[in-house]
Amino acid sequence: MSEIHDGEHPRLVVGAIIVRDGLVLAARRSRPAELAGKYEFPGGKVEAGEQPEAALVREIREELGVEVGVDAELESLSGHWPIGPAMNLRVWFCELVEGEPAPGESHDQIVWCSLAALPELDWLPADQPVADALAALADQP
Ligand SMILES: Nc1nc2c([nH]c(=O)n2[C@H]2C[C@H](O)[C@@H](COP(=O)(O)OP(=O)(O)OP(=O)(O)O)O2)c(=O)[nH]1
Repeated sequence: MSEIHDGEHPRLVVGAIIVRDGLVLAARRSRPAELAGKYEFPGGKVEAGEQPEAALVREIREELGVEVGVDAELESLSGHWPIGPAMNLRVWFCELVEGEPAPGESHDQIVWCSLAALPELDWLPADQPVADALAALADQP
């Protein structure tokens, strides 16, 4: 699917910061081998012609088997969080609307983590600054 793509360049990847009871869901990737074992914000690539928020809802349904509502975006100063030359990441706060998240084929574990502890997880490189930004929110009154 993702080999044929006619949409945004660099390719846009969307991720969900799912918050419940003050804790954030982080998902540990099970594939591909070079990314396995690293934590990420669940989500995936936006398909051509798809709105980012709609892609996020779709990906979370596919990956975790739950429905989410998409709230505010956590923006970086440049408007996105760079993954590399070919991909950019954008992330949104999300709330669970229906279902209990469980790892599917893409992940082998999900954890609920306090904002302050997020930077200590073993993130994909692009996600570390996101985790740091979220932890900074914990310091605010
Ligand atoms: N989903 C997600 N991907 C991330 C994050 N951070 C990060 O660098 N990535 C990278 C990993 C992958 O190279 C790429 C997203 O690929 P993916 O495998 O999740 O996308 P997808 O579900 O649409 O899968 P596919 O159709 O390409 O198989 O972005 C993140 O927080 N969430």
